[in-house]
Amino acid sequence: MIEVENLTKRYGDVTVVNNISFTAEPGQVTGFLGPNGAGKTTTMRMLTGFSPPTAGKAVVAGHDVFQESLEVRKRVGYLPENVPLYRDMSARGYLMYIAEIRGLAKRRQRADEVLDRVGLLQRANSRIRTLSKGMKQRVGLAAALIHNPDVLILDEPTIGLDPFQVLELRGLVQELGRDHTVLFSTHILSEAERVCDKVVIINQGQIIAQGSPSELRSRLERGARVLVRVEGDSAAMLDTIRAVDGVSNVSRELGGFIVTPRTGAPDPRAGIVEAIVAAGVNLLEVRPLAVDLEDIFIELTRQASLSEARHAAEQQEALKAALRENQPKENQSHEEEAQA
Ligand SMILES: Nc1ncnc2c1ncn2[C@@H]1O[C@H](COP(=O)(O)OP(=O)(O)OP(=O)(O)O)[C@@H](O)[C@H]1O
Repeated sequence: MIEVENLTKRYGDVTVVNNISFTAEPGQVTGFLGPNGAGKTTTMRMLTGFSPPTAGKAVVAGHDVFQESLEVRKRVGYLPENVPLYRDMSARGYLMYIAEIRGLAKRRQRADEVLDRVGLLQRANSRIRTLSKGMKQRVGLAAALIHNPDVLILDEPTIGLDPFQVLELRGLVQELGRDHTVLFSTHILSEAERVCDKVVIINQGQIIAQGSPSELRSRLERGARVLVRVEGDSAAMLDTIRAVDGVSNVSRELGGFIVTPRTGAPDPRAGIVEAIVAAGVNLLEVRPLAVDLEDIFIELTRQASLSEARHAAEQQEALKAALRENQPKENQSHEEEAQA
């Protein structure tokens, strides 16, 4: 289990992770989704006990990352974005070496167990530099698993892999999710939707949404356009639907009506159904037009940057107002000085 509460990281004056809170549950893959520079790696480094938080708290596998970072490291397997592999070692040799650093017994047996888990046992004797990028990534994953950790933290593990290797690695991550707490960062939205049970979206160091992919989808669907189909070609329905509270626009498309809800208004779907039934027309279908996480992500990050821009504009206005307020006083004092 990972429990993050108001976690913050600052480098000098710059806040790169800003007061974030979320949990990742055992037996689930939690996706940590955000564009480049959002703060994913910084957060993951704090959760692995490698980088102390500036403020806030994180408990990983029952231990505080700040106060008990060594205990955390014993219970966490970390796959960094760039895995530091010794290219001239064999896969097995490298894993035995990692097992030795971690002070494990039966190192060869443990190395072979994790190689088997990641599907690489038949390449145990191959030098790492002769392995494909996807295989190297799996060696990295095996190293993260060597001490049988409860929690796995994987930083963009599919980056740079070909589509086939991506599929293989995603399958492996999902499988590992069954008996571990997995936190999996990605900037690819469809990947989060496919692999993760829960998604935490981070942008500019702040969490802007979290929930299951389907919860996030239904959240956006509330504002999504709605397809309405009725029996027969009832042109009169256009005006009926347009008159419903919360409807901004109606057009005739896709063999029915496409309804655009008014922003900020209540969901118009119940009203649409009621109006059609009251008009004595048979209703065939009312459904939101498909949206995917891609839309949600773009919409949420757009809203976040809009509100930031608004905030900056407000601050600028306040500054201007303060300057204007001070201006006459300054002039006045200059005038007074001149008179004197
Ligand atoms: N040691 C550091 N000193 C100063 N700034 C840093 C440091 N490490 C990271 N940052 C800054 O923190 C911000 C977040 O970086 P981070 O690597 O956590 O993002 P990310 O979401 O993992 O992005 P990416 O996918 O590009 O790695 C960036 O603006 C980065 O430049």
